[in-house]
Amino acid sequence: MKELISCWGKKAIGLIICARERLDYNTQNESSRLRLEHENKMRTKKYQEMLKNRAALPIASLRGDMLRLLKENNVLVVCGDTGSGKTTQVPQFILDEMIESGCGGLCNIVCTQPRRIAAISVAERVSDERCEPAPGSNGSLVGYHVRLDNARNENTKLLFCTTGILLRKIVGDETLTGITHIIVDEVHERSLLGDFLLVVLKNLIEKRSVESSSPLKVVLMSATVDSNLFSGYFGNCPVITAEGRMHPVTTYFLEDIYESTGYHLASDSPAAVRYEVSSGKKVLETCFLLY
Ligand SMILES: Nc1ncnc2c1ncn2[C@@H]1O[C@H](COP(=O)(O)OP(=O)(O)OP(=O)(O)O)[C@@H](O)[C@H]1O
Repeated sequence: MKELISCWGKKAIGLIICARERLDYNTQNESSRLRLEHENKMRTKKYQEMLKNRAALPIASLRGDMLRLLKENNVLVVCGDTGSGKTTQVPQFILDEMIESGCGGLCNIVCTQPRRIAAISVAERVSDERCEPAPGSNGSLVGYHVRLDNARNENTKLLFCTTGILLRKIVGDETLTGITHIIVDEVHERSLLGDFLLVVLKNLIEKRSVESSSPLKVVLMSATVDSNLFSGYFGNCPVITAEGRMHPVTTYFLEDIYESTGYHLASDSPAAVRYEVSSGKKVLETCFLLY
């Protein structure tokens, strides 16, 4: 009986090793396929045009430093004004770097957004920028998951979801097995769920770095100067800041705008008031109702 058990034990171990080798083999195959597809896509005109626009965003100049700091640290704070490109670019920097270095098969990035609508629209924008079909469809590496709506498949490598959805995932799998990166966007908004997620992530980072062969990498993205507060909470992790993009601003009175656009109120508009004058003629006076 002892021999039988030991024989089954050996078989089971053999099966586990086989399954792991198969997994490695599949991951390697997937990584090679993703790299090839990425290289082909980079040659297309549409992708190059998109890349040109993306390269003009302030965050683009930080790509190299950001990826290096993320390699050296488990947590990184990325700070930048609205429109600097944090939300759309940072997840793609990580995804592209993993694909280009032949690790695309392992890549599993989750980017949280405080609102459902933002999660969906950013996923759509990122798919567009990558010249991929709609999130969650065949051939797209991007997906989203919000309450009551879900667009992702087994090939999704970059998932945009709400904070609540990620917390739910953690309830089902405390170590978030297989997830390589978590990007928490708009951390400065400070909500109950958002702050709770940071507490959970802090513990999870420690747990993963001790128990697992693959540490969890976390990027916190903030639009304000609060970044040092978050860095302090995560053991003074590095902070990287993107310059804002300043546009010239000129102040006009509303009347000047109407004049410069050549806009005239229709005579039957409720904003047009008619006066009877002594001559009996009707004169139209236009009132711009400013609220
Ligand atoms: N849906 C879209 N359609 C067209 N252009 C877009 C769209 N979403 C983003 N962009 C472009 O990408 C740029 C960067 O947007 P992104 O959301 O990444 O910036 P951000 O720094 O994260 O700003 P915020 O803090 O407001 O989210 C925008 O300035 C805009 O030019």
